Amino acid sequence: KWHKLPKFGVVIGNEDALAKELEGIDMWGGIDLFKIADISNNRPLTSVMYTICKKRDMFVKFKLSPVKFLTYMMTLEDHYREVPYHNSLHAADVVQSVHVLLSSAALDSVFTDLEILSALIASAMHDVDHPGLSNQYHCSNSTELAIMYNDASVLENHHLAVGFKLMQQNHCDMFEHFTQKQWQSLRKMSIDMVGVLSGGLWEESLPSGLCGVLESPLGFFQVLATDMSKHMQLLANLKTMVETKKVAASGVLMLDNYTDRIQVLQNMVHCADLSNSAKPIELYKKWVSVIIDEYWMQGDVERQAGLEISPMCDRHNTSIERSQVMFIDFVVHPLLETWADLVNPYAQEIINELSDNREYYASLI
Ligand SMILES: COc1ccc(C2=NN(C3CCN(C(=O)CN4C(=O)CCC4=O)CC3)C(=O)[C@@H]3CC=CC[C@H]23)cc1OC
Ligand SMILES: [Mg+2]
Ligand SMILES: [Zn+2]
Repeated sequence: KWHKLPKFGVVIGNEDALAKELEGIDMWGGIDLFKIADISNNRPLTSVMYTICKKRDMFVKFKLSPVKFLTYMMTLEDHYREVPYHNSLHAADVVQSVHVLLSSAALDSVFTDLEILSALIASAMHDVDHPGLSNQYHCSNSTELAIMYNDASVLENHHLAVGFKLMQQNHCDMFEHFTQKQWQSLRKMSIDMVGVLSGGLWEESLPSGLCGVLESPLGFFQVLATDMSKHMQLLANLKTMVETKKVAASGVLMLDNYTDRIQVLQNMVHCADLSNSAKPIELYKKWVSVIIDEYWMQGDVERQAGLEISPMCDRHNTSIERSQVMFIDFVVHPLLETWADLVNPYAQEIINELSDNREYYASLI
């Protein structure tokens, strides 16, 4: 079957160009997903996921049919919407970032192949069918999705439901050879990883009245500190793990129960989801411009409907630079710094990149 498949899983005109762009796939910020989207006929998620799973020998290890894998990945990619930020480019970015974080020396042979595959699959599906409107928007307006999921991690529940539903489509049952135990384990770990992701971490719990307060440093801090329950809970768990971490003589982490193992995986995917500001500045600036596009579109919808405009969503009243500096100071840096402590010293480069990027935006304020 292999000889019939294109090298990167997607049929394109210029495989050499894609090969060149994918050379840095094992390095943090090593690939430019915006370029890969162009070269891969707008299949960044399929080509990145296929390349990583092939490198990690997942097809042999789990007897996955490459054809069914690719059929599923292209179907999943087709179900990402053409919104500015939460499209398949972002999903590919999170998949590749998780792939690099998993390769940290401190995690060498810590996770099983099934845990690694689950983290990659969870990352691939973690924002599928994202409407470009936040949890807070859905809850404030009791949208169809908010009613469906009773205001609880509305988007994340939807991403998981769509991601797993698509596996039941024709020729998408790539886990056909899984034992019941393997299937249940992959499903539980994926649900646990996506379920706590950022969108469900703070927004649904941000009382809309405090939105404006978010823009002021103290107000922002108070609201984030008090109301960012899940995000803060995840971060608190990570800090506890750092304080109590057991490291083998070889320097690798020792995680001997599901709770600890899934907490590291949850934080890993969460770090990847928040990692834009820790990537090379040219990539970071592109992510900033598309997230702002998405937020301003949401703000336009809210203004049109006479609703409270969400933080950073008012195109007539927001400081992009200030928002980035505050987001880094209050959310991203605390998380990545704690992650760096956990896998110390193997994430120092990420912290350095984040600090440089923070100074870049701070200098523009
Ligand atoms: C590249 O740049 C960004 C990329 C993603 C996000 C996300 N943001 N969010 C929440 C929005 C509301 N939140 C705020 O704190 C609003 N805020 C600031 O961030 C600074 C001042 C202020 O009022 C919490 C994060 C998400 O929920 C997105 C979905 C998941 C992960 C991060 C995403 C934010 C970015 O730049 C600010
Ligand atoms: Mg999300
Ligand atoms: Zn995401």
